[in-house]
Amino acid sequence: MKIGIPKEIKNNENRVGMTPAGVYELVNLGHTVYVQSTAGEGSGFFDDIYQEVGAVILETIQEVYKSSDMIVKVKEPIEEEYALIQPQQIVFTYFHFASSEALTLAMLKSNAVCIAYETVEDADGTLPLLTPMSEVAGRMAIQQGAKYLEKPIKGRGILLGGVPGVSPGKVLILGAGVVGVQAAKMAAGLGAHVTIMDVNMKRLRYVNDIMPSHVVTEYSSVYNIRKHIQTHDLIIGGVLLKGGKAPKLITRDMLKLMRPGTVLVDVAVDQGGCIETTKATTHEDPTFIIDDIVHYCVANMPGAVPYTSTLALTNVTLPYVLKLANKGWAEACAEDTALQKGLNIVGGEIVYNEINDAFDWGVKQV
Ligand SMILES: NC(=O)C1=CN([C@@H]2O[C@H](COP(=O)(O)OP(=O)(O)OC[C@H]3O[C@@H](n4cnc5c(N)ncnc54)[C@H](O)[C@@H]3O)[C@@H](O)[C@H]2O)C=CC1
Ligand SMILES: CC(=O)C(=O)O
Ligand SMILES: [Mg+2]
Repeated sequence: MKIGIPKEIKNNENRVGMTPAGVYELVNLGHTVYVQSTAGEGSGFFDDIYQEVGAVILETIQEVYKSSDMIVKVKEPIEEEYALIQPQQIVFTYFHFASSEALTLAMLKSNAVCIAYETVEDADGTLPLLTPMSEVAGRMAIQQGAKYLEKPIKGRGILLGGVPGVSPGKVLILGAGVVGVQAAKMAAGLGAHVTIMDVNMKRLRYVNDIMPSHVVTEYSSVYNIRKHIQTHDLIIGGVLLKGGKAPKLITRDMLKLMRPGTVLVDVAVDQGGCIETTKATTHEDPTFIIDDIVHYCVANMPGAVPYTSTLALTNVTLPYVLKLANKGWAEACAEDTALQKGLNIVGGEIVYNEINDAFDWGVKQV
């Protein structure tokens, strides 16, 4: 198979869809790998390293899309890329369709086979291709949140860990999944007081067992959320309804319950966000303020730490890339139920229900 690795063009997206280690394996199996010139540079993988393991370097993104049966990348295609996608081409990447009607319509029109990293799902319900990036984003959420709590950048002026004689800051985490647990771990490590909420009692029991006593669990009800947002300094949104639009747990009117300078980090922004006032931001301009509340809503947080993120991502994607390359998408998905769940749009049809639900199109269920 001919496999193409384009350079990411989203704002400050420095990850790349395949490392030289992946190219090495594919080329040894007889596949051809096209890598766009400088695609790996942001992650420390230069063209000559790819060439040494047998990649063909192409100068332009147009050549990569045109030459390949399968595109392996990181972020969802952005508008400039829509027209580059070829009919029947496999596109293996994060899509987050539920947050973008424009992307969904463009991919329906493309007639491509869109396999979304974020909905590949193991038998136990976990999401193996989302997990590593959620680990990165969960940890980063505290790093970023701690920074934006500083007064000169309009935060409350709180040091999360406190100091001897002064109480630590308080962190509220919505969702006790991968993002939530990683964020709780980092916040607890800094000495902050942490409240973590979920509707899944099994998760809350697990968190209660593994976390120190300054991390407390609470059931995620509207009443409890309204109560806690009044006293917490940093609020992290990490909820997910697989493949669907995130539920709005903090509505616009609730901002006035918070103290000025409270920081919201809505990690779930890529699925539309769990805060009503969320709108996607970029690493270049990551925050905005509404009603004195600082919002950080960067949809590609791991893109800022590509040396870590590219390796963490490609460690888990490569086995699936190899399957797709060796067998083609239809046979690979028929044999592997986890990968089958990644199928979102195939040949102009949505094949993942939650995408239909997200847009309220009222069309057929799959
Ligand atoms: N902005 C970024 O750069 C990144 C964003 N993400 C996003 O972060 C979000 C979370 O991802 P994961 O932690 O991997 O998902 P996960 O599936 O591990 O955890 C989500 C948790 O939300 C809980 N939940 C659902 N409804 C809830 C409610 N009403 N109240 C409280 N909890 C509720 C679920 O029970 C689950 O435990 C996803 O949207 C993911 O795409 C992940 C990585 C990077
Ligand atoms: C999961 C996701 O949105 C990211 O890694 O950018
Ligand atoms: Mg996105």
